Amino acid sequence: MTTRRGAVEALGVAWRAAPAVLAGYLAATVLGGVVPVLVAWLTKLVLDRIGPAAAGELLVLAGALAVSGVLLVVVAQAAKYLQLELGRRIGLLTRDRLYTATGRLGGLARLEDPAFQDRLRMAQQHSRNGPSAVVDGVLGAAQSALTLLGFLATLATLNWLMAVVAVVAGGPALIVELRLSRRRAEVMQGITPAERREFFYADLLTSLEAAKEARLFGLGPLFRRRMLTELSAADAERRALDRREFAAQGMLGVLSAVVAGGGLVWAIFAARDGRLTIGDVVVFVAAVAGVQAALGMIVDKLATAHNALLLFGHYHAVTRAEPDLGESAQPVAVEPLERGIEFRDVWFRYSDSHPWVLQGVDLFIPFGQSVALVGHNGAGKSTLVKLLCRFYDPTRGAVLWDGVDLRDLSLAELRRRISAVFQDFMCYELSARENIELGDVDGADDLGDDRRDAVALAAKRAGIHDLLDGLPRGYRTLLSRIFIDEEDKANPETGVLLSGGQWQRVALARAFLRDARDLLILDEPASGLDAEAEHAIHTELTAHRAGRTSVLISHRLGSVRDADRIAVLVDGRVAELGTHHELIEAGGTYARLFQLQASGYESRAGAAK
Ligand SMILES: Nc1ncnc2c1ncn2[C@@H]1O[C@H](COP(=O)(O)OP(=O)(O)OP(=O)(O)O)[C@@H](O)[C@H]1O
Repeated sequence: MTTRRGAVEALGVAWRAAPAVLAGYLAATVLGGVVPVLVAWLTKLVLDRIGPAAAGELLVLAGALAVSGVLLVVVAQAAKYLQLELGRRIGLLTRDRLYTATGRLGGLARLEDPAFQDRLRMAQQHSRNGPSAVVDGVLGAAQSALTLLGFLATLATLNWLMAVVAVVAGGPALIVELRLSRRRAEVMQGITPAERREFFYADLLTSLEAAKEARLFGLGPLFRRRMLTELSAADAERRALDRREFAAQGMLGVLSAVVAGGGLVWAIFAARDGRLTIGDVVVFVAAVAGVQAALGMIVDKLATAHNALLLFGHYHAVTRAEPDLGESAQPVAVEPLERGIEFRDVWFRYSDSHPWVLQGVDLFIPFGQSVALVGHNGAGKSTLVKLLCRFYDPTRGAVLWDGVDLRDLSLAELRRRISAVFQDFMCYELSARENIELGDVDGADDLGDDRRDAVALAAKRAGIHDLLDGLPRGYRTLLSRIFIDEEDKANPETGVLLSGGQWQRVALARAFLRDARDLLILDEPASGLDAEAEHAIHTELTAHRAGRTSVLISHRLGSVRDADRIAVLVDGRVAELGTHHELIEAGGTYARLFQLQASGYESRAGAAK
């Protein structure tokens, strides 16, 4: 993005965010640029006419001076308020656009890319003040330019050479400041990874999730040292930049002091020789100071705007990022599943630099049947499920929904037809009801009480209803001790923490709430449940499975034996496929793993006798 295009876009954002506020800010800026020159001239006129002028004329001039002075203050305050208001409105618009854009990324690949994460962080930090700073910079520079022109004209009438010197002295400042601003943007970008690591360690030091291991393993000092190392590395970069700025700006300051001093000496001698009046000297001094201040302001504002623009480029890049999953120009409507889902020679790796995870998977998941995926850790089971939800596209081959490539289907519609409990399911720090209702929001902005029965039913099926109902506020109880909501303000103790298995049941209830869908995916849905609970959940799943298509991943082979088909993944391929009995008879990997688990239970049972 070029600087000019960036500036136009940033100003466009400001205009769309708050046209009236921007117009008001513009008017205040113009007035703020003209009034100081007016004040200087009125001061000169008053001083020059103190002796000769009639009282009436003097009164008018003094009155005009007083009004201008008041105007100056009022305009400055109004501009300040409008600037802040504009910033707030821009913040709202850019945040909305930024998160709409990240929501448009249908897959996961971008969010796993560290470079994109860095860019996203910069965009989050600078999306709000980027356009504001550009507007402030451009308007501030325009305002100072008006003041500059006024004072330059004033200076030129008194001493044209002084006007030229003052302008020429400002040139280097502009170049130096623009260079510094580019460097500043580079430094900020360069330290982003270090800042991310710093926040990561800082988070580990204070987050509840990390607290147990951090305390027991004594990780606090290690994390703190690492956080400080990252901070020191970033600070070293910032320090070097500050020093550079200090040296450059110091030299520029000396240059303008020399110009102003020289001008003052000339004005004093010109007044002594009678070539200038006292009013002339006053306006000359004000003009020199005004020209220098305006030049300094222009340089400063342009540099700020330039820097903000460079950083605003990240917001631009994120909001314009190409979707990580290509979507067909005319996506096919996703019809209810009738025949089944097919993996056809699917090859997949997470990126070109990663090894192959899937190497030619052929698998059919027939409509209305349950298919279990088993295999060693890292065999690619969850990856297969992620391809099914189209979080990634196969590197080679295709996944077909009733014969149609997922890539040709509407992504949103496809997802609406799937329910899932992921291995790394979410624990939302929201109320119990919301935790379940999130499974079926269907575009709703707010979650209401009207689906209370459906939520309770889903919770019953997941075996968590009695617990949630018995909480201090029932389903309205916050499942968090970190946030307190309006109702909990008086009593922060009402939030509760659930156990791992209880959270897993809540996640199951969430999936059950939307399980009138075509496909139910359960990736280790019962890993945290006790044996009795697991049995109950599997009985429940089997009862509700009739006519539904489901994919189940589990390491506990006892819980997949009822599946209509069991697929064993080995080395990125389906090595075995069949019913429990067929696979046991075949005597392959599944049979071996099953025997291993069964004999483990038997030997434990034997030892217990
Ligand atoms: N986002 C990712 N980026 C890069 N590699 C990944 C990513 N997710 C998984 N992998 C790799 O892909 C391989 C398969 O992972 P996957 O999670 O599909 O295995 P799994 O069979 O579900 O294992 P488990 O039984 O342990 O859950 C692993 O080697 C893993 O390191």
